[in-house]
Amino acid sequence: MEQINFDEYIRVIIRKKPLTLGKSFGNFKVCINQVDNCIVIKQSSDEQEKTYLYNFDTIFDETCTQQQIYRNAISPLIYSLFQGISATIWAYGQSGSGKTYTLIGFDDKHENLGQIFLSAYEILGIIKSKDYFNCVQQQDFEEFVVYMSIYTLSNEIINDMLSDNHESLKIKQQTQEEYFYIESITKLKISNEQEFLDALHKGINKKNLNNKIKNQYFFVDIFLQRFDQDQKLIKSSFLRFIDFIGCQRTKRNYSSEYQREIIQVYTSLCAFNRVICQLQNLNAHIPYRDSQLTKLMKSSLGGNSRALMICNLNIQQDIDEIHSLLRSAKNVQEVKNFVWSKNYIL
Ligand SMILES: Nc1ncnc2c1ncn2[C@@H]1O[C@H](COP(=O)(O)OP(=O)(O)OP(=O)(O)O)[C@@H](O)[C@H]1O
Repeated sequence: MEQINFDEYIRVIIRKKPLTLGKSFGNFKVCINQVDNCIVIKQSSDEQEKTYLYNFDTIFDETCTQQQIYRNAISPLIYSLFQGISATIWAYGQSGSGKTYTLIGFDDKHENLGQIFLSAYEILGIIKSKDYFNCVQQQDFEEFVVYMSIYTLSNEIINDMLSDNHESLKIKQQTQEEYFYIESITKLKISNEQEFLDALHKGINKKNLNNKIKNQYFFVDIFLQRFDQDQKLIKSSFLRFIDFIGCQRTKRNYSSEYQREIIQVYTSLCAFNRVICQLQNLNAHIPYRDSQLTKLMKSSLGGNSRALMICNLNIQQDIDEIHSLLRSAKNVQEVKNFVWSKNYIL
């Protein structure tokens, strides 16, 4: 069976949130130059005007639809998934910038469905129609099976959103070189759209029930396994979505319990930034073990899966936070992954 190898940089796309009435701006203007894929910030202070430019692969303005993002950025990853190549997609940005809107959507109307729904529907549709983009030899005796896991990460604790059990789960690694996995996580077999919808709604409801915890990373993993006529596993890949917590800095006086939570939250975000920094500098030691988030993202940060960061930008924010967000996004797009398809020996 063919083995696919290539390397590519983590793709970063920007999605600008529509303006909210009544929210004020500071002494700055943020414009998108779609011809040069550039964000231009003009900032004035003491009668001086400074201009800052940030270039990205693709910038979507506030008029873009969920389908446009899907076709441009996610669909190519679905193609690879059927070749046995995994991918991780994460939504990054300040609180309220549209991360959940992008991944999950707004309501059940087709035009508002988020990237997770659109991806799952396409995967299930391809399997049903056996139209595997010509990247799989079409043989009737081959079978694809889809599984799904949904979990949250908060205060370095992982909770299974598809199980009624409230115990936290452990991250394990088989050998030093291997990627990390979550022990005993529920992997639900999904055969059709309704089963997918039921599972996702169950996961979202359980997450929302736990409203005491404000800062949770929300993970949805879709596994694709390919079996031969003897029911032997021959290829396996996953598509992972992560709804990040808001990456803004804290300014207000929070309760001590909330402060503790914030420190944990920033532990994972700082670990994420350290990993990006070490990878950019091509350092030998990459501190994946510093947080649960970076352990789980090991394959997508300098590893063997494809990776896409959707950076949600709300320009009605503090200008320092906008610069900080765009700088982080630029750092991420300098990281290269070494992608290969995972075959199993027959
Ligand atoms: N592209 C968009 N078009 C229309 N409304 C949007 C868009 N993006 C976000 N919104 C709206 O902005 C609000 C905040 O969005 P959302 O909850 O997705 O932010 P978030 O980044 O996930 O926030 P948090 O980090 O606090 O979870 C919601 O009411 C959402 O419907």
